[in-house]
Amino acid sequence: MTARPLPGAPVADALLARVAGRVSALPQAPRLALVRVGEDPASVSYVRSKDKKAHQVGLQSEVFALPESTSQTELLALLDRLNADVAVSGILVQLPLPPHISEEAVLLAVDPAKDVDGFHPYNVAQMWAGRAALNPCTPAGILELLDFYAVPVAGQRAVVVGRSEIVGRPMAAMLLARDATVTIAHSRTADLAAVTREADLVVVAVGRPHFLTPDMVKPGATVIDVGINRIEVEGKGKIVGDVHPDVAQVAGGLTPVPGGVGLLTVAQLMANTVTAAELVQDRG
Ligand SMILES: Nc1nc(=O)c2c([nH]1)NC[C@@H]1CN(c3ccc(C(=O)N[C@@H](CCC(=O)O)C(=O)O)cc3)C=[N+]21
Repeated sequence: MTARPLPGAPVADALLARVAGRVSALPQAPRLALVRVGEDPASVSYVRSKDKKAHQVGLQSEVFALPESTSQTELLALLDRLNADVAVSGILVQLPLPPHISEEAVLLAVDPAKDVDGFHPYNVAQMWAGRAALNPCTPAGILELLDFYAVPVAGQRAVVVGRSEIVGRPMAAMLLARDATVTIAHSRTADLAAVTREADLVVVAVGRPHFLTPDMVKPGATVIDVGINRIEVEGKGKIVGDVHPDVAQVAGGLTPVPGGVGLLTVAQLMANTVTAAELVQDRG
């Protein structure tokens, strides 16, 4: 058997087309503030692609590129200004931040109504309660993908491998909200392969190249690869996922890397920005 490929591009295109329609129904284009500190090459490239995509769907966006030497106080002052600016609908602070800045303090400082990453503790609590308006982009994008390809979620056994704050934990909360039976597995899970083999749906977000191997997958299961690992193969840089390519021989469906979940992360950020603007609009 070979797994059905589940590419992100058609899902992202459909989502972005809906976003563009919602943008044109608003009296004013929502504005997205993209904040990054320092020059980490991956962050520079991710923020650039978010900025580009925002403009493509008719959003306004602005990149605030702050030097590595920026103090936490200065960053918090910028966030205060963006929180107070009624023209700004969404604020994203690109992670990771330099070590002298507390991520916790920064995420707390973003107005929850403008928190398009869904990382503020208020939004995290709402998400676990099953009623968040702004959900973290990667897991929300994965649900879009599952719906697009008509992969069933309700009543299914889902195993999320990885317990990060930005993917694993929110993914588990959102699958639970969609009535899956959810297990969170991680580096301390005993007999991980036996756990993942129970799953109809496996989401892997551990950041280790080719971590999930065919013996860990139930035949026919859907496998979602969240990994973005930059490795060297024969002297050339390459991006590979957390899923071993041979999993395609066992799985029923498999997302590619690149070209899978990453595209949906960016598309969902645009959707969250419009949602934030609509919420303000509805409140009057
Ligand atoms: N506050 C915050 N919010 C984030 O959403 C956030 C973050 N910080 N820090 C880093 C991670 C990573 N991330 C990705 C965005 C786009 C692709 C993406 O476009 N991937 C493409 C291209 C591959 C590539 O060049 O990486 C693909 O998978 O095909 C991947 C990963 C957002 N993140």
